[in-house]
Amino acid sequence: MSVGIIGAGAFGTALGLSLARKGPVDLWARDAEQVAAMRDTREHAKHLPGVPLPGTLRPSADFDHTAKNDILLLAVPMQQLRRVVSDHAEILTGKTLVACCKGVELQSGLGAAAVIADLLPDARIALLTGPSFATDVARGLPTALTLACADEALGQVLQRDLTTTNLRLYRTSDVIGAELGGALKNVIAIACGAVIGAGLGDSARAALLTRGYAEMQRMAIARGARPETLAGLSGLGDLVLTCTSDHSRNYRLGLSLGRGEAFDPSITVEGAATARAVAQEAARSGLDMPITHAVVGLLDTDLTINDAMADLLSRPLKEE
Ligand SMILES: NC(=O)C1=CN([C@@H]2O[C@H](COP(=O)(O)OP(=O)(O)OC[C@H]3O[C@@H](n4cnc5c(N)ncnc54)[C@H](O)[C@@H]3O)[C@@H](O)[C@H]2O)C=CC1
Ligand SMILES: O=C(CO)COP(=O)(O)O
Repeated sequence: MSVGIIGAGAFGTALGLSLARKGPVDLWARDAEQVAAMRDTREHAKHLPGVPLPGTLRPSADFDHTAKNDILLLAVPMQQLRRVVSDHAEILTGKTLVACCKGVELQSGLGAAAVIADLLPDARIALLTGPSFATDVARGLPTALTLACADEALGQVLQRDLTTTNLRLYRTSDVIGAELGGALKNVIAIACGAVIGAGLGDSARAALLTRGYAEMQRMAIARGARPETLAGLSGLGDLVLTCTSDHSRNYRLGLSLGRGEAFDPSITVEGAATARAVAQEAARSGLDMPITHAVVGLLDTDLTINDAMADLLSRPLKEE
């Protein structure tokens, strides 16, 4: 089946590069100048400099042309997903749509697949998530991802069609678990970056990563996810990658917070809005999410990193 990608940022372009090894892929960007530059230079200078774009990857500023493909991958930032889908709802109705964003929508508390379902009840929806830096995918390095789809038959088709020589896709029908694993790990990565940035040490990071994982499970299971999904690529796998690598923008935002440095606000950092969305839901439902609350406190500058750690360390002692 033919593939089109909506969103020519780092990840959409990287996925396009990988999939274009199997056949033609259309890549839509809203910015016609960016499309012209990609066509002329055969490079995505801003996000993937030095990686040549093959002729089979076809940048386009024509949404409707790109949307004619059988499978559409949506690779825009989470907080922009509703706008992109609703702006093009007519042409997207009934299509096979694979959300590639990681986050929880601030206004609704929904994950990526749920936002699409909310807008397009007739769409055939899946989610592609898991540990995968765009730079690695773009350079053809080995990567394993999770393809989540409630419709098992469609999931099998997508798993086959979106697997490439360097992208190996595993399948699950637990869309909520996959969605929340990918969203919540970004919040924990901000926390881990902050402790490293503040010089609090690798042991503190290991503690946050592990207790953060417990927090992710708590929220995901409360929303109906299966625990084993959180233990897979979309949860633990991506958590480990994002909490331990300077390549992660969420982790780098955390490093800046920990060091008291400014961070470029134009960089896509999904964990910031997700932390706020999740903290709001936790407050409503009474779920215990102390690390998420600490991250919101750091982002809002209500807390210093030392205050946040002191709060976490002084919580009542409990069983693990
Ligand atoms: N970069 C990475 O390594 C990975 C990113 N992701 C996820 O992919 C999603 C996209 O991230 P990136 O590509 O990295 O971000 P990015 O910042 O590199 O690119 C985002 C793209 O979306 C476009 N965009 C923003 N708002 C738009 C709108 N309203 N309409 C049309 N286009 C719009 C921007 O122009 C930009 O080209 C995020 O949810 C991220 O978590 C997932 C795995 C890896
Ligand atoms: O999701 C990612 C890797 O799997 C990318 O992480 P960042 O968005 O933090 O860069």
